[in-house]
Amino acid sequence: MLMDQTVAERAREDFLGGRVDGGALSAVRPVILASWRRSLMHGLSPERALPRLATGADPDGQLSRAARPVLERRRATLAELRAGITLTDQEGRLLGRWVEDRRFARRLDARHVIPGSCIAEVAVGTNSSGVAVETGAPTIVMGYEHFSTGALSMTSVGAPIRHPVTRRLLGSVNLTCGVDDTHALLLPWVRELAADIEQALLGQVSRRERLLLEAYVSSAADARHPVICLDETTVITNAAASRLLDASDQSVIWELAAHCIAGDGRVGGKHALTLANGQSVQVEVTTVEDGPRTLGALVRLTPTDTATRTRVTRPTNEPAEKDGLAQLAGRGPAWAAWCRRLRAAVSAEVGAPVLLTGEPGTGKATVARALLQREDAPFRELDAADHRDDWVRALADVFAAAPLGRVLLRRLDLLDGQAAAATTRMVARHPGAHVIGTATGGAHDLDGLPSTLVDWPGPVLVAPPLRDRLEDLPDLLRALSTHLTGRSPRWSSEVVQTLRRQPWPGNLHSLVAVVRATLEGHTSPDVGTHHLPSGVSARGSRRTLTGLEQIEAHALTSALHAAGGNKREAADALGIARSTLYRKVRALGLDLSAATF
Ligand SMILES: Nc1ncnc2c1ncn2[C@@H]1O[C@H](COP(=O)(O)OP(=O)(O)OP(=O)(O)O)[C@@H](O)[C@H]1O
Repeated sequence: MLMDQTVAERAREDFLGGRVDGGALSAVRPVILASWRRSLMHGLSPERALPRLATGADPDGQLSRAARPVLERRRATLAELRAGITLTDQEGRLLGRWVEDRRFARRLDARHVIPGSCIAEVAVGTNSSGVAVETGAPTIVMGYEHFSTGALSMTSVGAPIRHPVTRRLLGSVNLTCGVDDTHALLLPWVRELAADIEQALLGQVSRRERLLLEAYVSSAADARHPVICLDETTVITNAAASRLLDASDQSVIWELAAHCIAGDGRVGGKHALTLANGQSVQVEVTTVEDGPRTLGALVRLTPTDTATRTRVTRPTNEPAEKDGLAQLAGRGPAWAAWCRRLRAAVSAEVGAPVLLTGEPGTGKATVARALLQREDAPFRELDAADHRDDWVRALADVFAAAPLGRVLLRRLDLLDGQAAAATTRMVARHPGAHVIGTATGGAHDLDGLPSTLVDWPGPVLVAPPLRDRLEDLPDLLRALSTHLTGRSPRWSSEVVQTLRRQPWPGNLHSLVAVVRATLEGHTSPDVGTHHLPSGVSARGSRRTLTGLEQIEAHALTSALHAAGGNKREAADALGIARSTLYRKVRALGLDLSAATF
């Protein structure tokens, strides 16, 4: 397992010289080679890859409190080992460092391996902590297997630490020593250290988590049947359930369970549900109680192909539609209602031009294309953003075509009063044409309809904003990942929960930006909160807003959006002082720095 350092040095040189495989590289373990590739994709250079200062670490949190006594007990062994131990959170931020040998402490200082710095793979490239967090497996990284030139004389050995109840990744514990002190037994020693810390964490879990765990353990005796025990924040599944469910199923199941607990559904009764993978299951919900208090729910799933859908079924798009809406991502009730309204408007008044309005990025053009797309003949698309100076002529060209066919007129809100009036007249003069227009409405437009387009000669439909269809997030994440990268990694339920708490002022434009930033250089099959852009993960960890606060937050983000991010203009539009706007943004915990206006 320990790699010959001469071969490792040659392999590293070959890799950094641009070689992708073969030669000395064949001797490199796949886990190290994959991490080298990720390090390059993070844009790191071996000479400059150094731990950097990180913000937001919690050195007194649950993980540090559990680990401290475990590590204190190892002080004597550490003194003999001439080594240092580091504890990181799941984002690679150093929560603590234990080192007895002064000279070795100075070596770590020189490498900036100090509490408060970040030793994640994105910061320093291949090291034991980065690999343990990325792969979820204990790893030894020896000398030339490191990416950073400054770490070549070190060996690092790391093991991931998971929450003992939910098995969620919390961070890593690592031992660092000089290459000459490397020993094959270091890996089992560090693994045991991680197990001891997990055991100490178990002593800290809340009564609520413990009771959920007990309910789960006593019911999951037969591991063949999928069992899931959950409350709003904790999800415990057995292997059979985690194979069957994805993040979107977990939130649907929690909604169903909460529904039963609230008394709107039968507790103990059976409900039918169709999972994201198309599998039908029968769901049996029982409550987990603590005296008179209901803590959560225990859910047993029985796969069946003949389950009759009863009260709660996953909302689906209407089947076998001729238009392309069913191919678009979205399964929640708001999306289904939006599709129904679109179909009714497009088919009830054949030929009547439909105008889709709403906030930016609500998918207006995308649904319009799906409705206009036919295999036999392409539709014509004209975007006002591309014809700032010659819109009326371009429009006349489109309407002069014979046969006219179907037309998408995009971003009509960009037209001035005259051009908009010419457009509504042109559309009204061609009643047989199948025209769909889109216009992005500002916060002050009535029903999202820009004032220049009030004469539109047909139905006007307002697209739902993303915050009203958050149940579609897992579906959208899957669709956008595939579309943007050709791959579809598994987005963890924590990520989905974090994303649910974002303000999404640019709706799907903002979501596309987040997916793109998250998946850039991402190769792991899973996406966790530590992979999200830092602005998003920080904002997602804020407290949940009350109903009134949500309305306030929405008014603020909408006004900022309408003002293109200009805070003075947004404050004027809301009739409040700029200082009040800043105060409210702070009080509501809105981080608008990374928002797309
Ligand atoms: N249902 C969907 N599934 C997957 N991706 C979608 C879906 N709807 C929209 N998108 C993506 O979201 C982004 C924004 O969509 P679109 O351009 O259709 O919004 P829009 O409302 O027309 O925007 P604007 O207000 O700027 O004109 C695009 O990248 C699009 O591909």
